[in-house]
Amino acid sequence: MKRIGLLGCGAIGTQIALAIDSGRIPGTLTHVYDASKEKASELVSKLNSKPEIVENSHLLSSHSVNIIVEAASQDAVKDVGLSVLQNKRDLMIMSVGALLDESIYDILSDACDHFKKTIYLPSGAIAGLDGIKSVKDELESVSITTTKHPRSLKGAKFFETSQIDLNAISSPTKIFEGSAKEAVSLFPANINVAALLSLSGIGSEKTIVKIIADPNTDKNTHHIEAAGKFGKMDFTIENFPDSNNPKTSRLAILSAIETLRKYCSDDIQIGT
Ligand SMILES: NC(=O)C1=CN([C@@H]2O[C@H](COP(=O)(O)OP(=O)(O)OC[C@H]3O[C@@H](n4cnc5c(N)ncnc54)[C@H](O)[C@@H]3O)[C@@H](O)[C@H]2O)C=CC1
Ligand SMILES: O=C([O-])CC(=O)C(=O)O
Repeated sequence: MKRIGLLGCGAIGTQIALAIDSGRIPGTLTHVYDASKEKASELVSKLNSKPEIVENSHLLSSHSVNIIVEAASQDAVKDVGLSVLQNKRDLMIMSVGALLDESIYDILSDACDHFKKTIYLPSGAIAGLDGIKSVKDELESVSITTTKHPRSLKGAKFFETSQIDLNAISSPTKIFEGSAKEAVSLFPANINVAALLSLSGIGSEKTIVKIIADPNTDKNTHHIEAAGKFGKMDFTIENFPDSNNPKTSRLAILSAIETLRKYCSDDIQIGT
């Protein structure tokens, strides 16, 4: 059985751990870490099979595990990504926005090659990346319009310099339009999906992101449009937010669980 280390015990990390504990993911959760000790202890208290809580994130991959699952933050990826691969562990990343920093991407990609290890990026809160990857060389334009309730956007770095007051928004309002590269740095906990789309398609400078704050919605909606020599693609994903973290969609959690289930299973692989 594959041995798993978990970095981040919040909304996604907790559901992954419960899926391992219930047998839905056929692996063993051996070690966990969260910058908040309380979060780590709270998670462990919910599990029948108790993993060890390690003292810092670097210790996770020094133990005998096959994969480290990151469900923490872009900073966590930048901090430990390389050491995980150097310790010859695979890595699954949810805070994909970290990879739009080219130096981080290049370091991690070279390390995968050098240490013969793999980084897994689940499709997260969107669908359609199989199609986007297949038509990559024929793509001319890609955009994603993300609509969330203002409470799901609170705390983003964008608001440190913007005059927009989320509490004053009373109808659907476009608060941002720009490249995926800018979006991921200004909304690090909201738009990792734009990083996934960029890495699968035409890159983070050319992928256009619009963010809409809608006080009347109870969903996190991602509308993706792609066009090129192959034809056109158009996907709308209407996600219910997670009950513990309204920034994060239920689909992001289920996609992480499915990616890890596949990693831990010898099975028929479906899809591109
Ligand atoms: N790829 C995708 O489609 C999606 C990605 N995400 C990203 O996945 C990550 C996890 O999401 P959630 O579980 O919903 O967040 P959360 O906020 O519920 O949990 C994150 C946990 O990680 C911990 N943490 C943060 N930085 C850390 C660090 N440097 N070292 C150790 N622990 C750290 C926090 O204390 C917290 O307990 C976030 O970065 C989020 O933006 C979220 C939704 C979709
Ligand atoms: O869960 C979502 O809908 C999207 C999200 O937070 C992200 O991409 O970071």
